[in-house]
Amino acid sequence: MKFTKMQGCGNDYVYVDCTKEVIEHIPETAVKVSDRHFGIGSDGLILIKSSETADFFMDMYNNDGSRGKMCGNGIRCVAKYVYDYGLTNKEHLRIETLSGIKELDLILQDGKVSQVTVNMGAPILQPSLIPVVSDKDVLIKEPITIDGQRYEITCVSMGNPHAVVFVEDTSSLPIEVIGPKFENHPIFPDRVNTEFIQIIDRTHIRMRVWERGSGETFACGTGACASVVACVLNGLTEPEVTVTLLGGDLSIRYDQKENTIYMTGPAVKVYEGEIEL
Ligand SMILES: N[C@@H](CCC[C@H](N)C(=O)O)C(=O)O
Repeated sequence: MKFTKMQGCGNDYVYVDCTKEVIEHIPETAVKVSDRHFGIGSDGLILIKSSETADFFMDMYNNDGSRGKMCGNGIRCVAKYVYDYGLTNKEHLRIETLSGIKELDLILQDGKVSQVTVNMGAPILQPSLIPVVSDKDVLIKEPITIDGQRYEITCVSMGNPHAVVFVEDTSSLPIEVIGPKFENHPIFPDRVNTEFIQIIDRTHIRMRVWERGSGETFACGTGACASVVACVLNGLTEPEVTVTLLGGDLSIRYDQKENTIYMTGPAVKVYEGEIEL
């Protein structure tokens, strides 16, 4: 199987052009290629397919083989892939995902894609649609007990489920211990991605993330968008924020009039190769 390894803020995936390659047993392949000792090493697998309703279809899998509905860092890399490999010459792209069609604009440097802006759509706050079990209309600063300790979560879907937790300091967080407990808490029937947010000032936040199906990653694009929505709902930041992640910065703008979130960030090719499956 021919592949390209790419990363956006250190959130790395193996990308395969499925307009040319056929992959069987996709969840098993995702687990195999993602292994950092016996495989290529990545947070998961992203398949680029043709689409009947958009320019391309992004099909993403976490490193445990589970399928994700949307991936913010991944979709920027898909845009770079299809442009740089000559699958399209469009600088404005429409990419279909399991959570709908996203519109993207490429930012070019020396003829290659360096940054991409994505219209990430509207945040979803209704608990049943996130999904999170609750009889409330929205979950803002909702108490939850993890390992006997009380936290407060603000729940947002960006096409995939997120719980946002505000903390004093992200660097001292026992994320390996508490991350899986949030992920598998019974109030989240489909598990959850959890963002831990430290407010630096009203236009700058620091974030660490525990992703459902992949563990701690260096960045999560949908998570950064969900976190800025949570910051605004809690009155903690302006709607335009720089999110500093372990692997770099994302610029997030929550346009409240349009009820739409725009994400701008890097997309980088690491290398390409071939693997025997
Ligand atoms: N890293 C991604 C999100 C990937 C999917 C997520 N783990 C899920 O299962 O919902 C991003 O950049 O958004």
